[in-house]
Amino acid sequence: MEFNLLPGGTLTGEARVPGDKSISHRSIMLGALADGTTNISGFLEGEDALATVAAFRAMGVSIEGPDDGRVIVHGVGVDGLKAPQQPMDMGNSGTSIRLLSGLLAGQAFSTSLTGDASLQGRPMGRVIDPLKLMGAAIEGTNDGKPPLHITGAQALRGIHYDLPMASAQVKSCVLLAGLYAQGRTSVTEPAPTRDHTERMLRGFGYKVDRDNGVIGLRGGDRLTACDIEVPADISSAAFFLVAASIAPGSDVLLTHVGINPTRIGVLNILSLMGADITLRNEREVGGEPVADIRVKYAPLRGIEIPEDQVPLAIDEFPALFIAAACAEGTTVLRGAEELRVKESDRIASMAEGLTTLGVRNEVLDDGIVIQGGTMGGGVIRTFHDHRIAMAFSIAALRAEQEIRVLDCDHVATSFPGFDALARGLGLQISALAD
Ligand SMILES: O=C(O)C1=C[C@@H](OP(=O)(O)O)[C@@H](O)[C@H](O)C1
Ligand SMILES: C=C(OP(=O)(O)O)C(=O)O
Repeated sequence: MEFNLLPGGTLTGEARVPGDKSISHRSIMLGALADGTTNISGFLEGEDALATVAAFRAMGVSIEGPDDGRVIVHGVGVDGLKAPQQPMDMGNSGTSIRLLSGLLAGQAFSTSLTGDASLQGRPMGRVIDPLKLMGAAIEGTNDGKPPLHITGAQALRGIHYDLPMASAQVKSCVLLAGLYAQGRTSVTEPAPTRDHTERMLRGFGYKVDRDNGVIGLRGGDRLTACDIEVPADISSAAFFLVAASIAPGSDVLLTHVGINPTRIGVLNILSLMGADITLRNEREVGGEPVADIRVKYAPLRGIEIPEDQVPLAIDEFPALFIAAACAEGTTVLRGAEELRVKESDRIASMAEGLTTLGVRNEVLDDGIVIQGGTMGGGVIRTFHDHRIAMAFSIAALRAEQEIRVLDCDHVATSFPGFDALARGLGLQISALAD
């Protein structure tokens, strides 16, 4: 499928984007390991979260739905998973393979985890290393890449691990293995990353402490089922936060969006650029803060993005690069080398597309410099990366000619129905079979 976009337009109206991907994954994982039944609402029916559902079904967990965002997980307890009959395919999902590798390292049975071409190119040494220190038997293929092979029935021991990079996936992997380890498992992060695992473990009655930046738990306790309401994904909302900010006359209300402080880098960065964003109706659902976000058009200016915001906005940079392309002046991003190991090398993928549209940019090892100005049109390659596809779709609002975005099937990994929702708000987008 490809997207065809006519230039120009204004975004208006109200929308609720699909459920948070990070929270959806974790709701299945912890629901499966809990004692009792977990009722989930607002679940993301995207391919990544569905890969996690399929994995737990393959390990004997009965899961009803998803049906209009509702999922019922019949927990089997921490010791109740069964050996899957075959290797488990995590599709495009880094979160699934990295969190599951921790959880599976502590099982009595052996497993293999694989994924699509993009996932098979992503580094897994970052989870293999700490898991081996805990006593796990886990091997990658081709230089620490998937498929991963995990030999079960290993006695895991708790460790303290200083994360070498700011990664919620690695943190979560180690903590989930820690559920099965003897004694205490703890981590320190070089910078705070999304804390959904810690929050949700507590929601399931599991004690997780945090002291002076050290996050820890003791193995051997049990989880108790609870109900989870998944907020709308701020990473999906980000495309409309930028879209409304760059398209003159726009005024959009995005409802029920998760505004966990470890996820709001996009709000902070856009505000520094001069965006007109206001939060309303702030409340807490199931241990996660949410709000309705109103965003209106405002002229943006280029900034040096504060490095402490990078982990808090890590998935939002493709959208933010489009904001930078429409801003007056220069935007500089540094300290974002992690962007190079996502579904694609997001610095290189975005730089290529920006250049196609005539936006001046300079690629750095750990970031990019983008010169704001006018945008032409053209044909954009997405490198099978959902966020690249959506970023260049919203760019059309300020482009002077048509934009064709190739290879958009992967949008369904995180944002099924993106084109219809965007069209409803005013983006002139059509999806064509390729
Ligand atoms: O833990 C999670 O749910 C995620 C963590 C981030 O990855 P890293 O841990 O690799 O930064 C993020 O990019 C990904 O989309 C989801
Ligand atoms: C990086 C992402 O996801 P994952 O690592 O789970 O594939 C993303 O959704 O932008």
